[in-house]
Amino acid sequence: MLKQPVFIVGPMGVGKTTIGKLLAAELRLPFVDSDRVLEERTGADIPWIFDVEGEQGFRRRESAVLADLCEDVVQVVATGGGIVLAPENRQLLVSRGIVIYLTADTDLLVARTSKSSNRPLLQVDDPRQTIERLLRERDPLYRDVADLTCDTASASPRQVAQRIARWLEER
Ligand SMILES: Nc1ncnc2c1ncn2[C@@H]1O[C@H](COP(=O)(O)OP(=O)(O)OP(=O)(O)O)[C@@H](O)[C@H]1O
Ligand SMILES: O=C(O)C1=C[C@@H](O)[C@@H](O)[C@H](O)C1
Ligand SMILES: [Mg+2]
Repeated sequence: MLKQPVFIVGPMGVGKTTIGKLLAAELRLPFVDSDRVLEERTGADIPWIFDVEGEQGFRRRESAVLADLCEDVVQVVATGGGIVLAPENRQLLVSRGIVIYLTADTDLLVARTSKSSNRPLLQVDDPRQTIERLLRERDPLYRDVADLTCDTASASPRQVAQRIARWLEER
């Protein structure tokens, strides 16, 4: 039986929210998305927070939300793509939960993020270049905190969720 929260980390568009919801259903646990919790608490959406408070303001709010989500509730948490940037966040993830890193190649991430405009960091002329840069910078950080790395390229969200659930049950 799980005694800690399960944190899903990875780049924008990799499927943290989609797969996290399915995983929570598999495990019969609650599901939360740290980006949604942050928006609800602030009473504003992420693009607005980036506009008004800058990325720095957003990161401060994100760390506060993560600290609360590390309290003792056993649940599945889809995190924001940049959650691993702050060392204190990485420390919390590692010490308080089980961390799953979802991966996909750049082409897939470009395709999966192309449909919505709610990701301020990708509102640029060349989102592909930004996705490549963020992956380069963040992949070592995601790997640093991960207990399990799971590729999402060649399986449906449900198959990925089932694979993670099996791994959690066997560990
Ligand atoms: N394994 C998969 N195969 C195909 N499509 C997928 C897969 N996982 C997710 N998708 C699709 O990719 C898109 C992005 O997924 P999702 O919003 O869950 O990503 P995210 O990691 O939560 O992104 P963000 O960090 O921006 O919140 C969605 O349209 C989803 O249906
Ligand atoms: O990768 C990132 O830095 C972000 C990812 C999203 O989940 C949001 O947390 C926000 O758009 C920033
Ligand atoms: Mg998401």
